[in-house]
Amino acid sequence: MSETSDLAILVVAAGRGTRAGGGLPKQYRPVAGKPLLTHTVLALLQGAPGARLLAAIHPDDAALYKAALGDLPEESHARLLPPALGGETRQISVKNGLEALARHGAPQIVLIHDGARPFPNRALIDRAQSAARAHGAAVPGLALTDTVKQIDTQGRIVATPPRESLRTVQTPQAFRFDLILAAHRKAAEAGQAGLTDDAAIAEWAGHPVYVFEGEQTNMKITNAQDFAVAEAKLIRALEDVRTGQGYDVHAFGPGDHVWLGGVKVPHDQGLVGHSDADVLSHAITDAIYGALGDGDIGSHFPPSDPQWRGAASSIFLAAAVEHLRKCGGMLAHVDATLVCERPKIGPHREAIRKNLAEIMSVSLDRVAVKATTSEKLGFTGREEGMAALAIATVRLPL
Ligand SMILES: Nc1ccn([C@@H]2O[C@H](COP(=O)(O)OP(=O)(O)OP(=O)(O)O)[C@@H](O)[C@H]2O)c(=O)n1
Ligand SMILES: C[C@](O)(CO)[C@H](O)COP(=O)(O)O
Repeated sequence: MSETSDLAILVVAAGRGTRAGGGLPKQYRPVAGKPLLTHTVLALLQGAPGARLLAAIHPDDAALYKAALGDLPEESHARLLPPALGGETRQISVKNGLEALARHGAPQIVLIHDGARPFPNRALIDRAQSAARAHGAAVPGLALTDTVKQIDTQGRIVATPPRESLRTVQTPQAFRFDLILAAHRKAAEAGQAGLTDDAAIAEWAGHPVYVFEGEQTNMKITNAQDFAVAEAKLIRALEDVRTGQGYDVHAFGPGDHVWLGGVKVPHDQGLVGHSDADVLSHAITDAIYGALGDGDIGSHFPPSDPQWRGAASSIFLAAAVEHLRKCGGMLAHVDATLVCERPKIGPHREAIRKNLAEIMSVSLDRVAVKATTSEKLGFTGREEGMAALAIATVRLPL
């Protein structure tokens, strides 16, 4: 397929994800280290070079949307139109998105895609475009492989419809832009609500809609268990597993607390350093840069630079993780050990783990924090300072 500048993609992402649960709307929940919506948008931009993309989002989600798409490569930003506000139903969100696209200069063809479907591939997108150009309205569909039953409200089977002519349909649903915009406007004016896909709107408006071949892999994340399947699929694509190690030491000096993993731990001394001397965060930051083969904390944040004087080390750690993500990678695990006689780490361990997980935007089970004394031997044994060791395991695209 050639460059597709007469093509626009509308991503509907204004739902609340009630069936998926989990607090955050499902399109913003992290999957393999990135929000679900980021995966969807990247796949669409890669699959349709040159196409513009507009998302319909919920009014409450502006900050989540910005965070999800703020760090895309420069080239992608030029193709992203400002988001439109969605509505109460998917149907309204699509209509609002189409109206916004019309204001930005109507394309010939529009592909309407669920933000909750992160795996549209290039072949599917090509088939969608071709079918829309040939027929005006077309959707991807799959033949059923299970026998289908119709049931009553008690769950009793009332019919076994022949499955040969049935299809389950997916997105991207592909249309001539003027056709689908007019159909949506007509449905809205007629008060025709409750249609769950855009094929149904076009059908209702009297247009023939065709089905082209969908993809088994093009799943929609609907329920909580779908996240595990999507995560496994995305992680399989990240096959280059690397480990990095980090080690750091800071001397004790006057003070009444130490910072460990971004948590303020009361102590009868402080740690001395150019920044906040958070020895644990420094070791983990070094481990991540080590796994990337990309220098260390000192080369990214030179101690000679006055802006890092007294800085919170969570800044360095978050930046290392962000750097990893920009390389297309994800943090699989961090295992760290603190070496000190005092302060006792046990009472603070869970708070430290939780805070590190938050700084690194990973789940708690991906962070281990351990502690040991050095049996009163050496500089840690004499309580002259603290040491921290860390190992980071990262996954990168091949
Ligand atoms: N008012 C709505 C409802 C849904 N969608 C979008 O339409 C797609 C498919 O909808 P669905 O999977 O049903 O998402 P939700 O409505 O968020 O899920 P639920 O029904 O479980 O709340 C999703 O990308 C969703 O964000 C939308 O833009 N506006
Ligand atoms: C548009 C769709 O994904 C096609 O299968 C589907 O109809 C969306 O349905 P939902 O109930 O809004 O998830």
